[in-house]
Amino acid sequence: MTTRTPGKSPVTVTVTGAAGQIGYALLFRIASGQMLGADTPVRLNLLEIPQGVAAAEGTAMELDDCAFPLLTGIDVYDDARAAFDGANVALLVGARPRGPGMERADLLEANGGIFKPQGEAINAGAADDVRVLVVGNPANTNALIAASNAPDVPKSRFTAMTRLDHNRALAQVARRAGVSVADVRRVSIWGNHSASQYPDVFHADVAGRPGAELAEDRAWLLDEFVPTVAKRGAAIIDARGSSSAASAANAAVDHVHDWVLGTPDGDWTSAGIWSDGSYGAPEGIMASFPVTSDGQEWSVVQGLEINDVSRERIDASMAELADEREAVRALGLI
Ligand SMILES: NC(=O)c1ccc[n+]([C@@H]2O[C@H](COP(=O)([O-])OP(=O)(O)OC[C@H]3O[C@@H](n4cnc5c(N)ncnc54)[C@H](O)[C@@H]3O)[C@@H](O)[C@H]2O)c1
Ligand SMILES: O=C(O)C[C@H](O)C(=O)O
Repeated sequence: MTTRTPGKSPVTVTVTGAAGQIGYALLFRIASGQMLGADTPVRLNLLEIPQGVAAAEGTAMELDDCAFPLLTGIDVYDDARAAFDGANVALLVGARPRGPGMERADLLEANGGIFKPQGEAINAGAADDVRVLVVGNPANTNALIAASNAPDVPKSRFTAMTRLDHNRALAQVARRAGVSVADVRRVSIWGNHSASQYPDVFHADVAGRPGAELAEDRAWLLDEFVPTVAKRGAAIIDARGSSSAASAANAAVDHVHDWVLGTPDGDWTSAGIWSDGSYGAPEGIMASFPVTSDGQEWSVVQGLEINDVSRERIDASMAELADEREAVRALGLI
């Protein structure tokens, strides 16, 4: 599928946590052109902690062995400043997982130790057009930490991944309605990439029928659809023994693809972005909204009518994000 346009300059993509599960599922898709398009050459900068460098170098060898026509070079780093230097796209995947007995505040603090210096490194050396996607959990607040520590980079350049939740919602709606996923549009994920998130079907188009019709079955909506999507990450961990990897990598590819190449006409997607207060969300949290991209910036889809069922759940998830913001503020991370 790769056809290279002679003369187009390569896009530098920095991937952290390159030796992890998601990294392994992600890098080959980036290098093959699925993320940025079949005519865009890519240079990869892989960032790992020192213990992960050897494995990342092994992945780099495999990338070489694929002979991807679009891949112009790969470098492996254990230094964030070097890895983000000149980055046009930064995928922040590496994060500290929750360990036994760790409280949420401990997790936020441990990840602050990663995302604060990475935000500073992006501020110091990334390209002027850098676009950042934070995948590593807790993704929204990690993105808030990184953005807050990159004062010279517009906040609109930092995002958190809720595309996996969005894709999960599409799949659940399609299954319920007995239609193809391709026939489902305009689902929305609101709030946090956590169990409090609110997947919203009320504005969806389901093979030409309003999603609100499906939502009339409140038992399905509230006892099946919402918890299945919101708790899918935990269900995958229970089943696989480790967290989602290929589907998470796929969602990262989708997120950046749509950001750079634009969302399809008549549809929208979901992304964690810097809140401007739309729909009553607190300003200055990194919250998921229904969004479109014109190829440059994300814009919140405006004018959706929010009913009481949705309002209560959107507000609760936004409030959780505001609490996380206060926790990282108290830790001096933002
Ligand atoms: N937002 C989402 O939808 C979503 C979905 C799935 C997983 N996740 C999260 O993505 C993260 C990665 O998942 P995974 O399965 O690949 O984990 P993993 O443990 O397999 O890999 C993480 C990698 O990050 C590396 N790393 C740790 N600290 C680093 C640092 N400071 N700099 C560079 N690399 C560093 C580790 O060495 C490891 O190789 C986790 O936080 C996971 O919870 C998010
Ligand atoms: O890693 C996790 O905790 C779950 C992950 O964020 C997911 O949604 O699959």
